[in-house]
Amino acid sequence: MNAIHIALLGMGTVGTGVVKILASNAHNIEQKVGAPVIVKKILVKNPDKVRNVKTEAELVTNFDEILNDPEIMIVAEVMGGETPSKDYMLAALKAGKHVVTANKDVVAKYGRELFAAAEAHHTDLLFEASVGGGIPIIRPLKQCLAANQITEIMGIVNGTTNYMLTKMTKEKMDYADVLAEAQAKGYAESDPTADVGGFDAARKLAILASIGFGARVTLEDVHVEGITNIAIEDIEYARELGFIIKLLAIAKQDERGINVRVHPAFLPMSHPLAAVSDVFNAIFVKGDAVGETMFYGRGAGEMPTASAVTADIIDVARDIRHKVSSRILCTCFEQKPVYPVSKTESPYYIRLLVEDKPGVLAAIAGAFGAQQVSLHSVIQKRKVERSTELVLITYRVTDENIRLAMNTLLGMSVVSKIGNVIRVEAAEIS
Ligand SMILES: NC(=O)C1=CN([C@@H]2O[C@H](COP(=O)(O)OP(=O)(O)OC[C@H]3O[C@@H](n4cnc5c(N)ncnc54)[C@H](OP(=O)(O)O)[C@@H]3O)[C@@H](O)[C@H]2O)C=CC1
Ligand SMILES: N[C@@H](CC=O)C(=O)O
Ligand code: NA
Repeated sequence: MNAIHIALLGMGTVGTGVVKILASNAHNIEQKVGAPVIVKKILVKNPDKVRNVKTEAELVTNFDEILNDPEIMIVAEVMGGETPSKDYMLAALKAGKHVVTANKDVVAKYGRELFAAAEAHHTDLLFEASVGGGIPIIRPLKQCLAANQITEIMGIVNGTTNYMLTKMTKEKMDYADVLAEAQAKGYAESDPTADVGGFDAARKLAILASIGFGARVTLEDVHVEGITNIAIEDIEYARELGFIIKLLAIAKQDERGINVRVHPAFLPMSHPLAAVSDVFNAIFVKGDAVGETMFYGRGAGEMPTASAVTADIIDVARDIRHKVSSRILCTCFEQKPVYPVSKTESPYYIRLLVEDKPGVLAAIAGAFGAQQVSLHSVIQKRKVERSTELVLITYRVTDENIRLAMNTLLGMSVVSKIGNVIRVEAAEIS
């Protein structure tokens, strides 16, 4: 049995995990593939760095040493970032090498170009780790649920922010401390603003929606709000009202087209996603034939992510060994309109700081009413110096109307501050 030689681009958190799994499960993997899988070369930035894994592979700093090595048949990109990762993947596909990647930035932005190159050069491009870390979601959506029209995808797809919100909720940890902890655990992106700003989740949602809805959905199509404005007060009020705050990624398809959004949301404590804590992710997928399905597991971290990357390597290695390829490549067959978040509807949680004097509540209720925003409940909370904090929950209202109401409130002398405005999802408020 001839060995299948592969190369890794990167040996950071994920690459280290792949090296470990290929070594510790070598026998098992060899049986599944029908040949040993050998890491021949690894591209790194700094070959002198102390690594926490031993490898027989040659560490190289020049990608051409991998590209021009005819023995290397699979390139696993676990470097991250758009440049030069995308160029390396494209070059590898064009050179007839199969590519496995964990890189949602590149898949979300350049997926079409990479798939075209893979198709033209009869190579595979697999990216299971790019969404949901170790959770199988790309393959199930593309293959196992291929018979369905997907109508809705909703989930928690960023491990860093879910870890942060969990620690802030359960242990009242400070935002900066808990972000540092997520970084130390290897969950965060090299630029963690992608995590806390919601962009990492938005890229993942663009990938999921493109596959699920059979139309190209880009990062620009996704409405993105991160968790940077979530205050401990919001988390506390959520708890008092029977909710928990989660960063949700939501993609819906209806007669208007597609709507894709990432934002923090109040979720009822009884909702299944409310129990998804720490670095865990979970994704609901609704199909016309299958109904509701849910995928759950660790969304980030060395070994879970490496599990997905290594499984892709095993799949490609099996295909090489058996001289077959059965992959579904690009599934963006159609063009579908994307409708803006302003047209979406939900109840809202609003936290305001207002002057503490008679008539203020009536004035605020009037401002909401002028924009067709009806209030479900008004909770007058603590005193903050000479002001009062008001917590409001609205009935269902369009995003457009809530923005108009907020603009009116900002112009009112009795309103000193809008503390936060957060959507309420999946709650019976009618
Ligand atoms: N960490 C996680 O939990 C998850 C990560 N991902 C994705 O996996 C990918 C890798 O992430 P992660 O392992 O955390 O990243 P790390 O920052 O830990 O590792 C990056 C690796 O790539 C190497 N590298 C970076 N740039 C270059 C370059 N220009 N030339 C050569 N080598 C380079 C680094 O080399 P050196 O070691 O010498 O510095 C390092 O080994 C990213 O796309 C990320 O989004 C996906 C799911 C989960
Ligand atoms: N930074 C990402 C890593 C996995 O994709 C996350 O926290 O989910
Ligand atoms: Na995955």
